[in-house]
Amino acid sequence: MTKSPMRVSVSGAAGQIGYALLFRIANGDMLGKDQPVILQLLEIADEKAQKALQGVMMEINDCAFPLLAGMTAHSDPMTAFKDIDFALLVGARPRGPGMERKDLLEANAQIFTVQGKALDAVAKRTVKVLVVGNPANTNAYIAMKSAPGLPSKNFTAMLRLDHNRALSQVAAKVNKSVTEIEKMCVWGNHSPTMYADYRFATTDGKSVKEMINDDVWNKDVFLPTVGKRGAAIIEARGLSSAASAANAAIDHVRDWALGTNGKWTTMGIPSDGSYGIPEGTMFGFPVTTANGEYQIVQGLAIDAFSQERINLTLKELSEEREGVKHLVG
Ligand SMILES: NC(=O)c1ccc[n+]([C@@H]2O[C@H](COP(=O)([O-])OP(=O)(O)OC[C@H]3O[C@@H](n4cnc5c(N)ncnc54)[C@H](O)[C@@H]3O)[C@@H](O)[C@H]2O)c1
Ligand SMILES: O=C(O)C[C@H](O)C(=O)O
Repeated sequence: MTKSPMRVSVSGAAGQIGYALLFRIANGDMLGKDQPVILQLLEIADEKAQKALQGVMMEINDCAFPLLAGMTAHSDPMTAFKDIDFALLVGARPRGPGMERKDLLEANAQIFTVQGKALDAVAKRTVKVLVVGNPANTNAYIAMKSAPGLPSKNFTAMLRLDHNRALSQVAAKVNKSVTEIEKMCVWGNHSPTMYADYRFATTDGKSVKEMINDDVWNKDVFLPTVGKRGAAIIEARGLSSAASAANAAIDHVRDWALGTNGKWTTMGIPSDGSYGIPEGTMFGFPVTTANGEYQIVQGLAIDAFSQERINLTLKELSEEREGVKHLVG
């Protein structure tokens, strides 16, 4: 029997990540090859952005995707988020010339307050929200706080790109394919302070840490490479990562919706207090997923070096949270 369509809203739909993301969602890469989707696309109420969105929609139509059961363009989150099952919040204010991090936080806080309220008002109570737009963790936190009528667990931030970057670096180091590496994770903020952690990773049942056996490589090569990968891509491409970010968003939502079969992945989620991370902090954790729910992997030993790195990324997130306190109460 044909499944009923799921409603997926994407903000920033005419941007570069949007362009790499929408076609894959419509192709069934995110929710499955038997799951029809309705796309509810949100862009700013600007003539140029709306015209660009119309162009993207023309191209999506031209693909004649069998799973695409409908598509609408919006400039108001109250209509874009109506009855949705999934929200991929990609659109955000980029850092402009002379803008301090604080200004960026404030500008985005306003966007995510409005969008959180709109989700609260019109989305399905089971809506699953992924925030991609930077600063992703704090934007997700603001949206969550602005939607008190929705369960906090419905709000997540994207750490999956960092997870995938870590996986690819480690796989190359031990000369394995990425599919042969299990139990990778990334703790904390989607920023250079994140802590990519392969201490528990295995390949063919063997410890990846023991195979690498090089703390200097971990500290001086691996962590800076993963942490500063976004900046390296901007430097090389002249534009921030887009296709890899879209791919990570697909991976994140697919695994959340369809399950990981016991395998670990990384999601930015509101802390339940695990590992001493204050409750509600939107933090990257190792998780497994099943039946549309995620579970934090518990009981992992945190050594002194790891604790130091976790403290550092937590401190940054706490400062960001403090910086937007006046907006979310
Ligand atoms: N979390 C991650 O791993 C990750 C990775 C890469 C990029 N990003 C972030 O994703 C965001 C989007 O990146 P991009 O390359 O697509 O940028 P982009 O500038 O190409 O596109 C962003 C789009 O969002 C739209 N937009 C802005 N404010 C909006 C609003 N309030 N409602 C709806 N749409 C809005 C803009 O009009 C634009 O079309 C950026 O914040 C970027 O830093 C995050
Ligand atoms: O680093 C950035 O500004 C872009 C993005 O968050 C990335 O990680 O590629």
